[in-house]
Amino acid sequence: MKRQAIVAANWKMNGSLSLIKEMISALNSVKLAENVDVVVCPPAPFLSAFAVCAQSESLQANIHLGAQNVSEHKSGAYTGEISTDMLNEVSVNYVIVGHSERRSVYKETSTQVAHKVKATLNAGLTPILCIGESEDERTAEQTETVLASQLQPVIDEIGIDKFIDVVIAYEPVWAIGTGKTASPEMAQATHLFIRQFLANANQIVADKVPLLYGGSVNAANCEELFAQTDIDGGLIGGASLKVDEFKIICSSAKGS
Ligand SMILES: O=C(CO)COP(=O)(O)O
Repeated sequence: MKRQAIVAANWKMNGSLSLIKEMISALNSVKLAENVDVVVCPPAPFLSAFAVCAQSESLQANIHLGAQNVSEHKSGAYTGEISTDMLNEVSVNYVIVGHSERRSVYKETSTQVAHKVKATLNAGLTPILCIGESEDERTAEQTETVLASQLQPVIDEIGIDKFIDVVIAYEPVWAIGTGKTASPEMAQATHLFIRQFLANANQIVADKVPLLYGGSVNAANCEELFAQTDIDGGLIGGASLKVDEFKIICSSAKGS
């Protein structure tokens, strides 16, 4: 089954205009395998600058721009929020939705995340839906229950058929920014669970959805992780701020 491979950079609240420029010129020389897309998700104030610079540098076509969050509302009195229309205006193609930091720090619920996924799809943007369990939940053998409880509200909201346009990022919370990566075997087993969970509702969709792994991915561990059958790329935090390291990670991805 051919699936799109994706390497996405989540800069979180880091980076600068100068890093945008540096990253674009570095990525323009990276050799990507066939069927691999790269997505850079800088903080919102830099989206427009990325789009302008990408155009003036003729950035290769399979490198895209992503946002880290979006409002579930169309427009109106929502101070501080950013709409899907605004993202479309600045050439954004992807939106990270439901990152664990949004869920834990900003108390986004799975229902709200489902609304955001719907708004994103309705605007013709691709959501990168993040799911993942905490360390306590893994220890209590609750991983599968937690992942199912994060996926089901989205399936209920948009319908399983629309998942064909969704990217899922599995990010175990205990592996984020800790240097503690899930072993390739553990990550593969969890990705397989996610794919089977989707397959229970629609096999064709399950075969097609790119499943990214996130959590302390770096230049040293990416190859082994990306070699797993059900891992179709990664969502990279800290290592995506280091231009040379991110280039290595991008060139390690293989389209399946
Ligand atoms: O949260 C992440 C990406 O969204 C992962 O962050 P790190 O790669 O820094 O662990």
